[in-house]
Amino acid sequence: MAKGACEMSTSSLIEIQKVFRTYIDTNDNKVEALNDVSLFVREGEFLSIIGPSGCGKTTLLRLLAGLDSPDSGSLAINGHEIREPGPERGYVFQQGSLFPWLTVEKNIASGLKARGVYKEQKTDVARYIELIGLNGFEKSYPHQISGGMAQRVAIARALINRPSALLLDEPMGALDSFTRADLQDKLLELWKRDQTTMILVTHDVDEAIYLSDRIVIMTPRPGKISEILDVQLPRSRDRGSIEFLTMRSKILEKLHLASASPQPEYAI
Ligand SMILES: Nc1ncnc2c1ncn2[C@@H]1O[C@H](COP(=O)(O)OP(=O)(O)OP(=O)(O)O)[C@@H](O)[C@H]1O
Repeated sequence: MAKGACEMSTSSLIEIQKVFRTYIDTNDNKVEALNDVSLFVREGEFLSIIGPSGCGKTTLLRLLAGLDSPDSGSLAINGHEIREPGPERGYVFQQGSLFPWLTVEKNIASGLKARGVYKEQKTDVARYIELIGLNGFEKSYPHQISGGMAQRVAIARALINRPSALLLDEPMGALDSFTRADLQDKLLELWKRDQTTMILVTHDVDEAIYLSDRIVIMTPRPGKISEILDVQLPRSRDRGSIEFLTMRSKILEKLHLASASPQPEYAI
């Protein structure tokens, strides 16, 4: 087991214990997407998961979202086993998760409607539009806004339900570097404001260092946690500082060792 993977703590929000998940691929071969994965996520922490393609990052996030079940082992949030999606966990995908037929404000309101609390909480919609800086775009449709704006809407739609944890599967993966940096700052602002526990899957080493309290490094075949790093740099972080660059090289070296792929997979 990876060092620090399973430090029991009274402040753990999420407890993942000895999780295994195997798929059968199209050639009838077994794919061990997750093999004996254990991880405790602290309440209010910002945790990133990074690792080569196929190491099980999305599989783990889908299990946490309750969209899939483990073959064995357990996942719990607030002491309750995760069996299905629930309002205490928000989920944001890489792109295209907005309803194209709904305006920005109706997309955000759909989070409340899904929980049946729209009537009581509809004033929150304007507040979240303000928080994500999209005033003036309330009546726009997803095809009329940029990719970065669309991801802000997806994040607001998840956060309006006040989840304990927000699960983010490469939400900035399709954005250009300026929009990405902008959204990273917005995400940090929302995290500091609400103290929502964030679990981010990313391929971007700088993004992981810039945002996270801890970085989980996974390795493939079988999908395992190989290491968990504490990011002890003070916030707000300077991407050009020696400490930042040293941490970046350390992670890139670990990822290089972890990756069997001859192609570079990581952005910096
Ligand atoms: N539904 C499925 N059926 C068969 N194999 C699957 C299925 N879902 C995932 N896998 C396999 O399980 C392994 C882990 O997949 P997963 O998508 O979790 O990895 P990942 O680390 O998120 O990869 P990437 O960074 O490329 O998104 C991969 O080998 C993948 O091909």
